[in-house]
This record gives sequence, C-alpha cells and structure tokens, in this order.
Amino acid sequence: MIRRLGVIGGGAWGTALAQVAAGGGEETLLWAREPEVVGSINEAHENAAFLAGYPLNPAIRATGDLADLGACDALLVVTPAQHMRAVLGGLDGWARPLILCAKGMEEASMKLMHDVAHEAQPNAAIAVLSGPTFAHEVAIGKPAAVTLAVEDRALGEALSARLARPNFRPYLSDDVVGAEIGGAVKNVLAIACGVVEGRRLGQNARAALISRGFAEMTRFGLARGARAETLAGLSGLGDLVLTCSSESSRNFSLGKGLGEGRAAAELLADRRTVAEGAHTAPVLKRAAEAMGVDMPIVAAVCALLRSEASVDEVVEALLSRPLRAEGF
Ligand SMILES: NC(=O)C1=CN([C@@H]2O[C@H](COP(=O)(O)OP(=O)(O)OC[C@H]3O[C@@H](n4cnc5c(N)ncnc54)[C@H](O)[C@@H]3O)[C@@H](O)[C@H]2O)C=CC1
Ligand SMILES: O=C(CO)COP(=O)(O)O
Repeated sequence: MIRRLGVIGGGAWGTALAQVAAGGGEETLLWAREPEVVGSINEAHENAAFLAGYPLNPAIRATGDLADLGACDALLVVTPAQHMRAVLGGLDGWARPLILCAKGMEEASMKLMHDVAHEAQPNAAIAVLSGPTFAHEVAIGKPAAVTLAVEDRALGEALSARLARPNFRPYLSDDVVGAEIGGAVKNVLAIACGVVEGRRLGQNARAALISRGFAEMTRFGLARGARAETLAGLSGLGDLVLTCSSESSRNFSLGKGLGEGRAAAELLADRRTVAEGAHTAPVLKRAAEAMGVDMPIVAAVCALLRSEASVDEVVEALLSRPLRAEGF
C-alpha cells in the first residue's frame, strides 16, 4: 500500500507534484536543497523561489535533511537530470519505489534516468512520470494527464491510485524507455521551436518542425527499444506539442532568445531555473551518432548552443537537405 509520498526536489515541478500528492490532505514531505525554499514552504506555504504566487497545501512540509524521507512509502524524484545521481546517492539504501520525474539524459554517461537511478539505488523499484504538465497549471489544479511507466503492473496500479486526483490523471504504461525518451527529446525540439518564433519564421515552419522533430524522436526512440505508441502518447507527442507552443516553456524561451540573435552563454548565465534541453542536446546528438540515427534538428540546436553557426546558417542547412520520402 502506497500512502505516504515524499518529494525530492523543491523546484517548480517538485513543488507542484507535492501539491498533487497532498491534494487529499495527506501529509507530504518535500526535500529541498535551498534553506530558503524550506523556510518559505514551512512558514508561508509558498515556494517563493521557484513557484512564487501559488498558495500551497499546508499538508506539505519541507525539510533540508534527506534522512527525514525515510518514513515515506515512495518518493517522487524531481531534481534536474544532471543532479539526480548525486542526490539519490544521498539516500541511505533505498528499497522502496522511486518515481522519476526529471526529463533528460545524463551528460557524462549518456544514460537515461532509470539507468542512473538503478545504479544509484539498485534495490529501488523504478517508475517514470512524464507528460505535458506546466508546473504552475498543475499547482492550481488545472486538468492534466501524464504517462506513468513502470514494468510491474501491480506497483503501477498502486502508484496510479495514490497519485490520481480529479484533475490529475495518470495513464499506465510499461514502456519506461519510451516515456523517458519522449520527455528528454521534446526539450531539445522545444528549443528549436523557440528559435522559429524568435526569428519570426512563421506558423507553417513551426508545424513542420514539430512534425519532423517527432520523426527524429521516433527514430531515436525505436532504435533505443521504445514503443511507437508511447512516443505518440502524453509523454512524447503530447509534451512536444505543449512545449513547442508556449513561452511558459523554459526551453522554448531559451530558443526564442537564440532566434532573436542572443548568445546561448548569455541566455544561460545566472539562470536559477533549468532548461534541460541545453544539457540534453549534446548528449542526445552523441548518442544518436553512435547508433547511426539521423537527427538534423537536434544537431542544429547543438550548433546554436555552441555558437558554431548562426540561426540563418542552421535554417539554410536544414532547408537544403536532400528531398526524401516522408516517414520515420
Ligand atoms: N517546471 C515544469 O513545469 C516541469 C519540469 N519538469 C522536470 O522536472 C525537473 C526539475 O525541474 P523544475 O522543478 O522545473 O526545476 P526549477 O527550474 O524550478 O528549479 C531548479 C531546481 O534545480 C535544483 N538544483 C540546482 N542545482 C542543483 C544541484 N547542484 N543539485 C541538486 N539540485 C539542484 C534546485 O534545487 C531546484 O530544485 C527537470 O528535469 C524538468 O525538466 C517536468 C515537468 C514539468
Ligand atoms: O516539461 C515541461 C512541461 O511538460 C516543462 O517544460 P520546460 O522545462 O521547457 O519549461
């Protein structure tokens, strides 16, 4: 029975998921790295640093000590992808479920988050929660649906029953790899769509980029063993459409800045919030090349992030590729 949920990570998404977990009045413990986030949640029932202006359920309590999570039945793990290994390593021999909510690939190892979590905590059962979910909307109870991927069906049903709220619907899957690849790849494609917006290339170009980006996501996903239906579902196409269409997306906004001619280094300097696509793009490009998977849009985003080419040069390169048949 999964009753008591804990959350690792006090950014916008960890906070919104704590709000979901506490939605029925269940006490929910959230670990945050920043003492000011712990103070703000416990004293003002708000996360002023990462989700300002959204009142939180008083059943959410914050802590700065990972050991306090020891009484939880399962943990939602909501750190940025590059920090997940280190933070999970701080748990003392965890043997209960971990629900991974970060969207990315580890730069150093080229691994997906479930592999990283398994290496950090080999006795934990792993689930992945991913889908089209801006934190600020979930935090105030606007309707949302996610993919909840876990190999063990009984565990999936228990986690789904615990997480489901009237306005928050998990859809079960056993395709952990597919759910993770959709979330990781869409962040890179959202940067590309932001570039289209910033450079004012038009709505047609954006729709073409979403479609051809989805073809790249599908080619890469199938090569890594994902199922096509997962990539076309909430955690893949659903999230791709959301983040490629809104300045609420940090990745889209980063791309918009690039499209307006600003340098990546300037856009990424001093930011406190995470744009995962900037970290995922280079490792995704390397992983795709290693498998012989063609991902020209991902390569174009990498070139822009490294300031190796101008926006006009990468657009010209994409438009002058040989004509080919549609499909994956
Ligand atoms: N914000 C959103 O709407 C959604 C975010 N996600 C994913 O959730 C994950 C977390 O993102 P957010 O909660 O939005 O973060 P955020 O951008 O709101 O906050 C940054 C987070 O990074 C953490 N951090 C910074 N340096 C760190 C370090 N050295 N070690 C550990 N943690 C560190 C901060 O403590 C903070 O929790 C990301 O993978 C993101 O893609 C997924 C769905 C929705
Ligand atoms: O993953 C998200 C929505 O599903 C949030 O997107 P950004 O990280 O681009 O803001």
